[in-house]
Amino acid sequence: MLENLKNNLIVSCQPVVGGPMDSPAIIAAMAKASVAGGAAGVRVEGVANVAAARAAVTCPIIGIVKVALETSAVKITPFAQNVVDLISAGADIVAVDATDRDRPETIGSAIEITKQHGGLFMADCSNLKDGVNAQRLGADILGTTMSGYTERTTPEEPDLELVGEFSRLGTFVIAEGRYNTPDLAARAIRSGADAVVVGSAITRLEVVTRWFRDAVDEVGVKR
Ligand SMILES: CC(=O)N[C@H](C=O)[C@@H](O)[C@H](O)[C@H](O)COP(=O)(O)O
Repeated sequence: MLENLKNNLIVSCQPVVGGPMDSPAIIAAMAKASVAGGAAGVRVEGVANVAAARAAVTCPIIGIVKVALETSAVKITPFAQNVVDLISAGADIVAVDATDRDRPETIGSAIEITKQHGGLFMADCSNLKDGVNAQRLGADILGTTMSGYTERTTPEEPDLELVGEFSRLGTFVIAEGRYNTPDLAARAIRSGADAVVVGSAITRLEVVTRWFRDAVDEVGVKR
């Protein structure tokens, strides 16, 4: 599984929530189009969306569920039941928030349940400490997904430094978060990532449109 992802691109097929692209059929089409364009894997949020993508593509699927909790800032796959549901829907890899913030269930229990159900575990980390902890607990993949998202402000650039730090730990590394250009994706691999996830720049039409719109507005000519 990881061999197929090595030195490759993974496309996160997560539309803007509640937007016009937010439907399982469109997400399945996004997954198919990503594979047609050369992606070796896809990342998909939501059990119904994973099931739709599974019916459309044969490549590895990283599944997540985002849950808004009142009692915890952790959103990405907080419960063991989410892991079971994602694997039943066809996810090969389950990604889980692996930051050290308060959470309803432990990272260790999520890893255990993932392995019991034959999945691979991706730890969505925010810093080196999270990665070292997840590796110790038995994570199969360390992702930089949460870097910049546990603080009040999010930098514009991706965290290539963390990619370099993770690459020295010896566990499979996925660079994720703000790889918004082909050059940045290439730099992720050059910095030691085994694979790179690109999301918004490929599959969030509204976000990409806004980048172009802002650039046009910045010219400062009145309409
Ligand atoms: C922090 C968080 O919740 N990240 C989420 C994780 O699945 C997604 O919203 C991101 O789109 C994904 O990580 C890909 O990143 P980008 O869209 O920057 O290429």
